[in-house]
Amino acid sequence: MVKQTIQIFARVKPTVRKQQQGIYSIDEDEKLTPSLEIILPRDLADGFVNNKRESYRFKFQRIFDQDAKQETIFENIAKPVAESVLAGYNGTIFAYGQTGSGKTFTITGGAERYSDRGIIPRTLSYIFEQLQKDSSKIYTTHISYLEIYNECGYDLLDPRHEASSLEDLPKVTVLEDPDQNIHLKNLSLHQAATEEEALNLLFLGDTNRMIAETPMNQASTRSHCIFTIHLSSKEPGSATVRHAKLHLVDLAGSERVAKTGVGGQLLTEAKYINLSLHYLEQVIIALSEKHRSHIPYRNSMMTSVLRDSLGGNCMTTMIATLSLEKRNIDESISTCRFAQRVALIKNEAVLNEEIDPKLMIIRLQKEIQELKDELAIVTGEQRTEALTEAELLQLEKLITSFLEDQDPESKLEVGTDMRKIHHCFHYLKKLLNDKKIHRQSTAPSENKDQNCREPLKEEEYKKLRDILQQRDNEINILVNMLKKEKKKAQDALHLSSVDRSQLSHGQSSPFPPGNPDGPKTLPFSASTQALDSSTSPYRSSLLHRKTGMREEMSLGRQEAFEIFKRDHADSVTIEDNKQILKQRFAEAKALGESINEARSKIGRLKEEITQRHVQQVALGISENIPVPSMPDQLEEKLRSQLEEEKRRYKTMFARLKALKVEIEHLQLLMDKAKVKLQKEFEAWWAKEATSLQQVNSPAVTPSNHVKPFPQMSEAQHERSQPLSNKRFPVSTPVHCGSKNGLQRAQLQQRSVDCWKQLVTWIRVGRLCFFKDGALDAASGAGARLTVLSLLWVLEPWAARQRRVLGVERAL
Ligand SMILES: Nc1ncnc2c1ncn2[C@@H]1O[C@H](COP(=O)(O)OP(=O)(O)OP(=O)(O)O)[C@@H](O)[C@H]1O
Repeated sequence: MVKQTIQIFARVKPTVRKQQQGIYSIDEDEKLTPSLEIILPRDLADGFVNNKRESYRFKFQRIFDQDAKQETIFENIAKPVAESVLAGYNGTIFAYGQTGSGKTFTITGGAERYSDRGIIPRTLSYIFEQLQKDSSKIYTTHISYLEIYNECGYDLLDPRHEASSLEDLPKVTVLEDPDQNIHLKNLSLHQAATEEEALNLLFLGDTNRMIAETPMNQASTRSHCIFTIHLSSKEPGSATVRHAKLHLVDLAGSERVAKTGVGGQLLTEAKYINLSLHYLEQVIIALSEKHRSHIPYRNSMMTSVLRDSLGGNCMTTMIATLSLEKRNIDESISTCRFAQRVALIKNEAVLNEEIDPKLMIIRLQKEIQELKDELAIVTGEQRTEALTEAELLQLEKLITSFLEDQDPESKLEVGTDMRKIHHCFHYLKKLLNDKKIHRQSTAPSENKDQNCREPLKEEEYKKLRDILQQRDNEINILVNMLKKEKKKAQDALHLSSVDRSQLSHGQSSPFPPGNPDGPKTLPFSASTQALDSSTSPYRSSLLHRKTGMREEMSLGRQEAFEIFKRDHADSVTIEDNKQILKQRFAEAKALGESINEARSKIGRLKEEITQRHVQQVALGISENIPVPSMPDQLEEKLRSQLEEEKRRYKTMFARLKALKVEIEHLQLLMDKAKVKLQKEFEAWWAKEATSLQQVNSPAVTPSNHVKPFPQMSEAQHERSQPLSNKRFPVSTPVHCGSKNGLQRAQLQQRSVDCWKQLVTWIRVGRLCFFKDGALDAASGAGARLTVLSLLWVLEPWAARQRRVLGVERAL
């Protein structure tokens, strides 16, 4: 058992403006327990009526300042926890802090750069690397991903998610067994045999979460997410299995209700916006107080799920994420205070071991066989040798005394030895027959005496028959048990193999599995063509499912999407990542070729060495001289070349492996960005279509109705305005919301004219001509956008018209 208090770390998010410095300081001098001092700016401190303190000091295990890299966070915080999970202990890492303080960045990572990978992907990478290295145990890894929103649990990996929205799926519920163990109903567990499979699950969960998010449900801020890695390990042949769970938790933003700003309630404890966090605090307070017997875990789903992590069987770590800007000072102090309480909680982690159910079945089967053997011995089934004279004599004495016993309840006790029972029967039969013969030859006066003995014998027979029946039943029960256990074992084996094959189905990596220890495998030869596709079939099919609307897009919508994409704030990141990905692919391709070359060279060198050896032996035989025991100079040279080539091969292989991970991660980031883009486009499109339709209805005055693309960065927006003034002479007033009434009226008139024209064209089935003609005649993107605006306005109407006029084919 390992007793440990919850470890607390602080991470300060980089501030946008550097002048924020001076609000806090980190004292690293106190080597063992560094402290963070938050200094209240004078204007804030003056606002206090009751509290004149101007600075607050908090102790943490370690404090990571603004420049801390994700790598450092992983090495110092997550790696030790991952190591204890690998050793068989439960672990939890949770990030706590106000909205925007960097919880998701720390736990999952940033969506832009590979180096921004957070704790989850890095931990997965580390765990799978360790599992590969350790051949002394058999490991099984499963993943689950739970979201708690408004006290309801959702399975982010529910396969039915594709067909229905998260809210429509069965809710995850907490069940508690008599030993107070928590079980989560409706939370699916997915086996992940490789890092890639696990990352795909993370990606799937994140995408499902993003898709489910609506403006009304800002899930990422208000929900808690628990990504859990379930690890089982067992030594080959051993019946003991170790189970460990690692929860990686991204909590909701910890804002409080009564944030009234300067003065007033500033820095006083107030209720959380999120009820679950309120209950979490209640649990933390109860645990940090000595002599509290009742801990209110059951009050909320989150505290129930994290019960073991808080004061239970777990190595737990908290990361307090801080956004130390002036406006956030009260929230930052609350976060630190919360952390100080958490640090008082003591956990007791134990190794979670149990007997493997499969081995248990084998053991039971063995036991049943032993029992059956024993039973057979007891019942005499397997005894073939005859009873000895002495045994027979003793048995006959027993029968005689039994027969002579006047007590009707008396029993003939011969045990369960079938030989003895059979002998009793024979003996009694003989007696009976003898008696019959005797009766026939003697006086009828004896009849009376015989009659009173008859029922006694019947009873004995019955009893012996019962005993036999009882034994038969016992044997049957045992045989049935054995059959059932056998069937269960077979079913379990079958299930696990189906499970594995289903999970591995459809998931392919652009890299074939390679063996870095030897050049036997072809590390890259088959991968070249796979490198050309940017996503694995698994991810791309998922992407299609998630963004399926794309394929059904009309031409106008597709064009709008292209423009939307081009002007989106994320487009730069996507483009950057695309370039990096291209570079990495090119590097991987080149590396793959070099590896193949090295492999061939190694083969050639080996062949040359063997040939040289054969030559030496042949020379020795032909010239009758002994074969030298040491290799000659040439062979020596060849050998050192071989060693050098092997080293080169290994280095390149290691680099290729690292590249593989990086490429996969970049692909995931890009896929995620694509889903996000598509989702935002759909929302924007729907909004614009509605507002533009309103514009065209005479009751509504059109003004400012087409908003700029929502994700356009400020800088991009600023840049785009003067440009659009130049490039979009007609559509400018629409897009920039000019107040120029004349221009607007002209535009309206023009729109109406175009609309009328379009209606005519649609009627004669020549919309294609309109599109092509307009695009050909118009110069540049400005005109294109004008046409697009019209198409967006008219699209819903045009769709109806197309149906009515049956001009689908022409379009
Ligand atoms: N250490 C950091 N370095 C660089 N960028 C960061 C860092 N921490 C956070 N960010 C950036 O700040 C923004 C907000 O961070 P993040 O989404 O992680 O906050 P959060 O605490 O999870 O918020 P929420 O409660 O809404 O989920 C993101 O754009 C993120 O990339």
